[in-house]
Amino acid sequence: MNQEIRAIFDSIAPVYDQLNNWLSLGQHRIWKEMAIKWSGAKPGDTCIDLCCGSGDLALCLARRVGNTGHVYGVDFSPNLLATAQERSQQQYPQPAITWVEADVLNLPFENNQFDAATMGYGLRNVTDIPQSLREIHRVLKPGAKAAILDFHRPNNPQLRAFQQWYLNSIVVPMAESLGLKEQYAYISPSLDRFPTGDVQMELARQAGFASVTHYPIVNGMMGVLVVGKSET
Ligand SMILES: C/C(=C\Cc1cc(O)c2ccccc2c1O)CCC[C@H](C)CCC[C@H](C)CCCC(C)C
Ligand SMILES: C[S@@+](CC[C@H](N)C(=O)[O-])C[C@H]1O[C@@H](n2cnc3c(N)ncnc32)[C@H](O)[C@@H]1O
Repeated sequence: MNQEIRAIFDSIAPVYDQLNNWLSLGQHRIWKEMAIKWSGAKPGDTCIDLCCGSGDLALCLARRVGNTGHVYGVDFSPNLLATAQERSQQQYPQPAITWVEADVLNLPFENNQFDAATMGYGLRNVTDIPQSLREIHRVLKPGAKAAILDFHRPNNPQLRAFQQWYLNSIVVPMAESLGLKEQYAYISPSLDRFPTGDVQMELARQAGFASVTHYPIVNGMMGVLVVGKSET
């Protein structure tokens, strides 16, 4: 299953950023900035961006922590990581980012290492959500927070219908024109299976987080789960 997910993301790497910009009308950057703000990351911090893909969130996070901080971007797709690396090499000054090819369900980091964590559109794609939350909890320092951005199913039936129409009738045909129909057709069923905000909060409590809040954004079509590790 992990290999199928990795194959999906490896194959969309060449068009990934362009399609996200078009399909969200550029809005995904704003949603990612909200996640960074809610993660509590600040200048000088050591942060981790999980499921970093082509590096969008990690690059913004690196701007936030500045040259006294450091960001680790972790993903298991070599093709998306290569894009991330290229993007960071094109920047001046070079952002303080280390790109790490690894499985977020088994992070190659010690306990209590990070001041903040972010994850954009990753939790819906991992094969074991409770294990992913436990790993985030393990690597965060006491008192640190993580902000986890993803799609969400709105309660309002009209908005849910709009979201399904947009995913099936705009996103999939546009991807089909680039030969990537199957890959983008995967988003809608993965969202159907994805736990809603209140269930995500319960899973985060079970993973050990002391504070948990789910913020619906974009009229509930997206959400940010903000979780904090206890001080002690
Ligand atoms: C950055 C975004 C999605 C990333 C993403 C996540 C996945 O799980 C995928 C799985 C398989 C293939 C690709 C992806 C993938 O790219 C979010 C923005 C892109 C969305 C496709 C746009 C969805 C928009 C909302 C349903 C409605 C927005 C209304 C308005 C246009 C603001
Ligand atoms: C939709 S992309 C999100 C990329 C980026 N965070 C963004 O917001 O644009 C999901 C990413 O999760 C990665 N991913 C999924 N499961 C993973 C796992 N178990 N370990 C590491 N990366 C994983 C995929 O390779 C892909 O890059």
